Amino acid sequence: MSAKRAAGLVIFRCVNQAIEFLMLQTSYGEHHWTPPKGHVDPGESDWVTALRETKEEAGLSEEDLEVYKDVSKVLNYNVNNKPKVVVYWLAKLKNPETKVQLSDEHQDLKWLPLKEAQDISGYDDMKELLLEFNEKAKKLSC
Ligand SMILES: Nc1ncnc2c1ncn2[C@@H]1O[C@H](COP(=O)(O)OP(=O)(O)OP(=O)(O)OP(=O)(O)OC[C@H]2O[C@@H](n3cnc4c(N)ncnc43)[C@H](O)[C@@H]2O)[C@@H](O)[C@H]1O
Repeated sequence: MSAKRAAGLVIFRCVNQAIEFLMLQTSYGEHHWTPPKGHVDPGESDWVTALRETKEEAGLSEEDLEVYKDVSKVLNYNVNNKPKVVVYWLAKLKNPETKVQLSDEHQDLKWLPLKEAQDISGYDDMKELLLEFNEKAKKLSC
């Protein structure tokens, strides 16, 4: 069975030298929280999907972000008994005051420090990803 594929960006910003992650809440289903991401269209690369979905779901362009192409992680989980693969890259919002603009797919957004972002995500694999990305982000200039 071929896996459903999605890609996105785990975006952080630095506020008073503290790291905060962007989490979006879906306006459908269980109203779960994830970073911006979405399905890879036929013929599209994961990278292009991640940038496209970030623009569509958060209104942020590549120019607004420093995307760390060498910092990525893949999550594998099942949705309705079908495998799903999600690729995330780490990205920093260059200007922490840039406003996020939601699409109809999401009803709320939060910028959260590690522990709160982990709690709201609800899934162990995302908690682990956020921990790893937080360690990387700490080594980058804030
Ligand atoms: N229930 C619903 N009702 C109405 N329209 C819906 C719908 N689900 C999807 N849609 C439609 O699909 C579109 C989304 O398309 P896209 O925006 O292109 O794709 P996506 O982010 O990958 O979708 P989704 O939210 O389903 O994925 P996730 O893996 O987070 O989430 C999929 C499932 O996996 C769970 N999940 C999320 N992260 C997980 C993880 N790390 N581990 C295990 N499960 C996880 C989530 O809780 C969720 O149950 C929306 O526009 C909407 O119209």
